[in-house]
Amino acid sequence: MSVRSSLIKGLAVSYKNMTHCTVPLCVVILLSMSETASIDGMRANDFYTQGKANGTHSRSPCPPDSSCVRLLQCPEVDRMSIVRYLSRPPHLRPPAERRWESSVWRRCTLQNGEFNGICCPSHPVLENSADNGSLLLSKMSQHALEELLRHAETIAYQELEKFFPEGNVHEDLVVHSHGGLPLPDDVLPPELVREGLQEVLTWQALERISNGTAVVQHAQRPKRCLVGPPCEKGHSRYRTFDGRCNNIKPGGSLWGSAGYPMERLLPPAYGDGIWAPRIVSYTGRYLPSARKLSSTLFVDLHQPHATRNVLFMQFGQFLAHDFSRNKAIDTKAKCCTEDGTARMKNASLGCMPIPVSSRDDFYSQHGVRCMHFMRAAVAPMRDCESVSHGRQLSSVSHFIDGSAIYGTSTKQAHELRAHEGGRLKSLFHRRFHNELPPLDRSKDSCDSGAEMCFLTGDGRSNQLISLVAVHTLFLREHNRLARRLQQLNPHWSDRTLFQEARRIVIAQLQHIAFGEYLPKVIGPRYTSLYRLHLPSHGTYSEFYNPNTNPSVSSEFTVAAFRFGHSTVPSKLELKDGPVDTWRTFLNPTRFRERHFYDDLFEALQHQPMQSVDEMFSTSLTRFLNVKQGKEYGVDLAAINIQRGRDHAVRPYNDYRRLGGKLDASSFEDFGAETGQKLRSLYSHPDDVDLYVGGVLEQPVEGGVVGDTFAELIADQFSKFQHGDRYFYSNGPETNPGHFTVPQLKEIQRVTLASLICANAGDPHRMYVLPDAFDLPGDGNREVDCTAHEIPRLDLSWWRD
Ligand code: HEM
Ligand SMILES: [Ca+2]
Repeated sequence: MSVRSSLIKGLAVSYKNMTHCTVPLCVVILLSMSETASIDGMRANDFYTQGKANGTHSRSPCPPDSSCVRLLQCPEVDRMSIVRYLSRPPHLRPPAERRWESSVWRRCTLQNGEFNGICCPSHPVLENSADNGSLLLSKMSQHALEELLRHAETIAYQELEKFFPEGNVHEDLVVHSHGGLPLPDDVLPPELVREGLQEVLTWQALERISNGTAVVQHAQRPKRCLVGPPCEKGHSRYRTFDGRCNNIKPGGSLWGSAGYPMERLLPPAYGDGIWAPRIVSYTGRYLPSARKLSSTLFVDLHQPHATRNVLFMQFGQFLAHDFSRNKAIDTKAKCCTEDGTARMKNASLGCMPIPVSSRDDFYSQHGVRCMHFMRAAVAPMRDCESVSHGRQLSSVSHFIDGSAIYGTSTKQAHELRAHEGGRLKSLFHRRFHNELPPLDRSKDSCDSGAEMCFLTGDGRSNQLISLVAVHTLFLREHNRLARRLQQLNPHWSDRTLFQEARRIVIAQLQHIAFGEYLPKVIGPRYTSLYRLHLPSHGTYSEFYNPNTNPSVSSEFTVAAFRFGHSTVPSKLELKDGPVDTWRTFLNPTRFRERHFYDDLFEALQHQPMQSVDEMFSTSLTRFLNVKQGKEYGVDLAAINIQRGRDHAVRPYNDYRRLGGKLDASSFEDFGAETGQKLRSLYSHPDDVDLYVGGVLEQPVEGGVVGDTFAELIADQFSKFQHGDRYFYSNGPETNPGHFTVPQLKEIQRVTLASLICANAGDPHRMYVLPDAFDLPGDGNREVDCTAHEIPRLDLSWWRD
């Protein structure tokens, strides 16, 4: 039985049995059930289940200074303590921590009693933890601490030189320079990466030389932090390109901006608490190699999805690139020898190559024992939280703001603009009416054999041929809008035309992402639980909450939203026949064929995507980025697992607990066959990596991912919505770039199908599915682009 079905079943049984019992009796039942560890093999140690069961479940509203949310969305309580508490069987839970079961962290009901939440206080609740180091604090004088810190900085500086042997490591990059570091002009200058590294290396050195005592003490000192710039143009009608000053509250101006650190839903599980990757099991053994997990658990079997098409997969990747990009510490260094037989001697300290077994079912025939993997860069401290561990950063703006189209810095946008009529540069073939992104002449964006390679706002756009199609669609839409706006308002400058077209494109993108795409990922339950419905036609929303940090979390970017990798088909069914997906990687040359773009869009809508499960195409697990002259590439599923360990995201079960769900207490909870495989790999169910556990779950009803990923994705999209002052449907109260009501109504009519039609090479021979993410069916019949189901944006509302 799969995790989800057994979990859901377990939950139902426990609830049914207990709703009529009195409080003490219910506790007894819970304890006895946990001792026998049964309800379909699951322990009844669910935080929320207990609440329901023992009758303390509050149906009354929360106290005035708190609101009812999922535990996941309450940053004000120590979520990890609750998760840790729930990880113990009830009879081993310390009485002192029973507070989680009652008192101020009152449980409350969301959504007609179906979902349980926590009364989240509006201010942080300070914990008096016994192990906070206060005893040690008095032992070290300020002077001694400063001395140790200087020593640690010297050690870190020497180690840093090994990272960048040729680079200059300037004195002014040391940790104490934070207060006055000038803000970089361009996105992620190398100094930023170095500074982040310098910081974690200093913490690690401090930990070593003081046995941890100084780290604790130092972490408790108020930080001199790099606070974002004051936002003079905070009321600008247009977003910045890097996402700064979306939030104009002091201290919030960098939230969600390119280079800003990712958030954490739970504290990391670094080996040393600072930056050493998570590689050791609860039992003290090493965790299984990421490749071993991938090759044992993930097979390439054709498992087409019943309703979603490949365009759904493709839009997901496009969106992922809008909000997240892990930045490698070093893009040039090699972690394995050229022939892949061994780890490089004196490899960069950022290397964390994936070991490959000599008995590997694929790589062994090529003698490969080492797979390249470079750790992700960590951010320097950029806010005032007392954090003493590595926080990875996103090098693109975290908002859904078209950064993959326009770039993520003013400089990048400048290079992409035509500086004429508000348009973006493009490659225009008048006779074919075939507008494509401009060519990228740099060497490393495509395969060396590719005759065409495109430049867009995101460096990853040539990864897959169908990704180029979506980039082309949005480029065409931008230029189409700019041309039309120019006809309506001939007096508008190039800048106004550009920014107005950009504003509409971003609104359309958000409308499609939240209205059409997201509900199909997470299903209706999570859509309503996280109130992710869009406002009704013609009404403004007031989603904005200046206290919501929209930044992506590590858990979301390294695990949950990578669900899409399981949906990639092995072959793309193109009009002239199927082609191995991997053969289209980094080579979009076929776009120069006259009807290729139109045909590709039709094909993407008709081919089913693959289901989210343990089936992964070998295009990704064997042939990702095959180098010239080689017959193998790298394994993306293994890389995802390794990336999770690089970020030290906690294991799967902790996120089940965080979501108030029953955890997997035995491997068999994953199903008999998978459970057996897992048992042969991991030494404890609490070791299972988040990515692995997540893809093994059964999809939620009406969605494509399981419960755990659905909740993580819902939470993140809710932050994208509530933390974005410029969210397209927000009205004049909060949004300096709001639309008028008639304009908003126009945008709310847009569908992906309408964009495809508006930008087809030949709209007279283009057919679309009104629901562009679903396969053709009774409710979704193919229509031609002139059909009434396909709305057209009336831009006359934009006439001055
Ligand atoms: C053939 C299609 C695809 C290929 C070749 C591909 C390849 C990759 C690669 C190489 C990475 C970087 C891995 C690392 O070093 O950690 C990555 C990251 C990622 N991918 Fe994909 N991907 C594909 C489709 C998708 C889809 C369909 C989705 C989602 C629906 C998706 C979501 C993500 C996310 C969220 C990341 C993390 C981005 C970051 O923060 O760096 N990908 N992908
Ligand atoms: Ca973005």
